[in-house]
Amino acid sequence: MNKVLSIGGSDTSGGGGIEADIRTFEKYNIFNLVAIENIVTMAPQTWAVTQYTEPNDLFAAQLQTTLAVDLNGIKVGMISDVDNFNTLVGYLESVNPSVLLVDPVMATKLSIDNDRMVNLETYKAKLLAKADIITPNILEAAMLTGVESINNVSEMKVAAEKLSSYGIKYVVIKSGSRFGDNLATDVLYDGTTFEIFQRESIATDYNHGAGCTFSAAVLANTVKGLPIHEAVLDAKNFTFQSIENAVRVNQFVGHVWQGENGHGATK
Ligand SMILES: Nc1ncnc2c1ncn2[C@@H]1O[C@H](COP(=O)(O)OP(=O)(O)O)[C@@H](O)[C@H]1O
Ligand SMILES: Cc1ncc(COP(=O)(O)O)c(C=O)c1O
Repeated sequence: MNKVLSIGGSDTSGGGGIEADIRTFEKYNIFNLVAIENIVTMAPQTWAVTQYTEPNDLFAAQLQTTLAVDLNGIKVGMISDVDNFNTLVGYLESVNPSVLLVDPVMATKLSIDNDRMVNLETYKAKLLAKADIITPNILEAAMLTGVESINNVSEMKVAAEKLSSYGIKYVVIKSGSRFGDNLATDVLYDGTTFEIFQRESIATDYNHGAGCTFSAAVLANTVKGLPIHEAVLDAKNFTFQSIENAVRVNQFVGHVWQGENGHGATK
């Protein structure tokens, strides 16, 4: 059975991060290990988010655990802390995974204050450049390429080219519903050719966890041997269905649902 490692944050409310990864990998029949770098919690009255970074020795011990397992791929999500980042980089250099997907989770649907994050240039040079696949949304792609904003498909393509020049094999940039044109557009660039994936944008705020679900599905498909085009297409459809099946968690938030028996909650 294929085994992957999911490294990132745990979302106590169950929507994004490691929790979305676990549900997604299970749907793809892939076994996953976890290394939790941070935990986010929410204030029950306001839903204000607090991020707790795992102590470095605990994070390192989780990564060490995985050295006893043959992994078919690694996914990296939200990393909150400089020391943990350096530990992660050392770990990736030592294991040299066959597929490394980095979802550069920096601009999420939650607002998280963080002044312990590694600076962007280091992030790009030491982590992003090692990735086989990256899956930023347009806000993250803008941050990573140093432009103010990305407003249309041609600007997505420019950003994808720039990110690809760091030596990344496959760049996937996601607009989600941010263009306000009723289309959710993803651009895939393989260093030579662009492919555009579009579906209608579902009118909902209940899409927390969509990005993690999408990137976990891309990794799952790649590990199973699908060519990148099919891996992305299937992941997009899987995520679309998970958004359609979203679960209302409370008055503040609704999360995507990867399981059967859709709930179909929208706000
Ligand atoms: N409202 C929506 N309707 C349809 N597809 C969506 C919607 N929001 C996001 N997606 C799709 O879900 C996937 C994850 O994108 P997105 O939510 O933008 O990522 P992130 O969580 O990193 O911001 C992409 O394939 C994107 O196009
Ligand atoms: C720990 C963690 N990682 C990643 C994410 C990103 O979630 P999304 O898939 O909505 O971008 C979140 C958002 O809730 C999170 O809490």
